[in-house]
Amino acid sequence: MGRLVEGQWVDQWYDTDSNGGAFKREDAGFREWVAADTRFAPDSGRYHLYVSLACPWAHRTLIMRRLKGLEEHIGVTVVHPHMLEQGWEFAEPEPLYGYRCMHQLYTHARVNYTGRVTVPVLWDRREETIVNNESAEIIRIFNSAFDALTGNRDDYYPAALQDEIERINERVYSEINNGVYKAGFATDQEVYEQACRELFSALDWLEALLGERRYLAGSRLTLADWRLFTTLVRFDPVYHGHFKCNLRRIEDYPNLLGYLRELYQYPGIADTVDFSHIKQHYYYSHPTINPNRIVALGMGPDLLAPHQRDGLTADTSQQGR
Ligand SMILES: N[C@@H](CCC(=O)N[C@@H](CS)C(=O)NCC(=O)O)C(=O)O
Repeated sequence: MGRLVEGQWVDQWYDTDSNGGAFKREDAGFREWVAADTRFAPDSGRYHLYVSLACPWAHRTLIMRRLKGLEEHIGVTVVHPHMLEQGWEFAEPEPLYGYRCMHQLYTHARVNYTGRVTVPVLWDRREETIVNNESAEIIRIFNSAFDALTGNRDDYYPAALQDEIERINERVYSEINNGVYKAGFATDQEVYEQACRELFSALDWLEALLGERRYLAGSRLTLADWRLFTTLVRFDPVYHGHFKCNLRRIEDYPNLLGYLRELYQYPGIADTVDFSHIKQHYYYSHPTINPNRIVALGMGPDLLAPHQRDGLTADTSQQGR
């Protein structure tokens, strides 16, 4: 685990000491957009996605690639589940340049890059650079930028719901998606306890909301749901034990559990979930919190059981089902 400093790889763990024991996530460094008549125009075969199957942020982009019919237009390379001294590595040399490590792609894009080397990465083969490495933006790009090419106009970020989606995302990001990391990487008891309590009060809030709404923003599935899903699906098998998020399990929340099952059973989604990568990555890659690298056995709830969400209204008119 490390980061690039002026283009040089430096092996170091997260610096929590200068933040009073708290984990602070760095902002992503590449933030361009794919759009017609711009430097990054939509095209088939031009863009390539680098992901980890373990990573909840990268997982969002794989889900949107699947839902938007982008698989034949945007290739994917998956990193090795273990993230060690060299950061993310490839089990086989990656297909575009034969690199062995993700950090080589970052310095290919920007020779003097300073920052963390994270996945997902949306790579442009033509300009040989990273277009964007912020999953929240990559999923919005996938939601609409390639529609003319694919003819798939399913919309997971409809204009009329954007304010509501962003309102929900803000709390879900800070207290749940990133909240599990804040609890798991804390190096101070009080900081951990606060993150953990905040996380569970946010889950309590969603449990109540999902008693009234089929999905987070109402009767339609939106990006807000897929952003939450990738954390929920990892929760009981990994975050509950490894990140000490153990006040309750998702299995203890009837609405969240039914909702998690419904999303997992949505066409194409189960194929994007790889529990073996997920468990190998977390339990193996964080020696400061699991020095013996024992991978815990629990697999979480049965996600194929009936979800029992049919009593709540679902509007599928904007999505090709
Ligand atoms: N803001 C980024 C965060 C991505 C991120 O932190 N990914 C993790 C994997 S789960 C990573 O690559 N970490 C490597 C590191 O922090 O050095 C996004 O959502 O795309």
